[in-house]
Amino acid sequence: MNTIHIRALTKEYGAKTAVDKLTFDVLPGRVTGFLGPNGAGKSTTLRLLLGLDRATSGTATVGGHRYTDLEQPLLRVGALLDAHAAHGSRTARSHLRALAAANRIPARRVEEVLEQTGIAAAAGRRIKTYSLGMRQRLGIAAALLGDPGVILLDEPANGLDPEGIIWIRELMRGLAAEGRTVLVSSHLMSETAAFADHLVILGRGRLLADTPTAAFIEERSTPRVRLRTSEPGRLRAALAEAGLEPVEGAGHWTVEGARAERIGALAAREGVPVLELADEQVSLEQAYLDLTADHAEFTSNP
Ligand SMILES: Nc1ncnc2c1ncn2[C@@H]1O[C@H](COP(=O)(O)OP(=O)(O)OP(=O)(O)O)[C@@H](O)[C@H]1O
Repeated sequence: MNTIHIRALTKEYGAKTAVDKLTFDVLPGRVTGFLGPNGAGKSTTLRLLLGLDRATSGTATVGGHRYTDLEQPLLRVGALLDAHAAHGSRTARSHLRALAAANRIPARRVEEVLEQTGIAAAAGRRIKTYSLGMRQRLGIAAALLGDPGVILLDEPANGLDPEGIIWIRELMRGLAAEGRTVLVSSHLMSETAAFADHLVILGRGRLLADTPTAAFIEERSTPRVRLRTSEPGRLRAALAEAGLEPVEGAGHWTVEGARAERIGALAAREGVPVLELADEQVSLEQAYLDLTADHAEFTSNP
């Protein structure tokens, strides 16, 4: 009931195709990172899903229903699209109370989400005095107000300090662990790697990848091991016999073309002490850049 279905979704703005026959599902119980270069169509997809714009063709539904057909949409889908959407002359509390009243949400939820997002102490202040990070927290509070099963967040870490970034990461993981569907767009790759179980990646309005995060990184990593030993001479000889050539780096060695299991077994057989041994993977950022290199609408010349 909380699965998002995007089917052949297309949005044209005049001659520009912002979203091009997109098809994918977003499943409950995990955090899905929604990635793509600037202009790839992420915000457009979210806007179409929320009924803020009309699709040229195709459908975007939650639990089989269009957002605009949901009886109490805020109780089903919570979204943070634009942290500046709230009226600046209101206080955070009055903003959330108005939202709750309009959607038949009990007023006690206002205090709960103010606590949950860490802005309870500032709830009586006018929103125009809020920092960007506090506005983000308020936007997230509004998204959580109806205790929805589906949560859509567009760049939620925007403006958050390091402590806030850890908080939002834990919040999203917690929401997914409760069985909710969490779809989060971001340009911060190391952050996305830390919170997303699954990735949906767009390029120029088209689907480039729909994959578990670990598999995406694994598939783009060539086997490589990082190690440290107190007896480099003996280990080098043993590796050479196995046809492997370690390369010396700053305080460690790197061996291309092998995994930690093999090197560990080899070192154990030779009785060489190993002080550090780990498989090295490409970062999500590198894997993402490799995938999207040809699909960026705006690129700078090196
Ligand atoms: N209202 C509009 N009118 C005309 N073109 C639009 C409109 N909204 C979006 N576009 C175009 O559609 C494309 C997709 O934009 P969109 O904002 O969905 O991308 P995005 O992936 O969210 O990018 P970003 O990461 O920069 O937020 C872009 O080329 C954009 O210029």
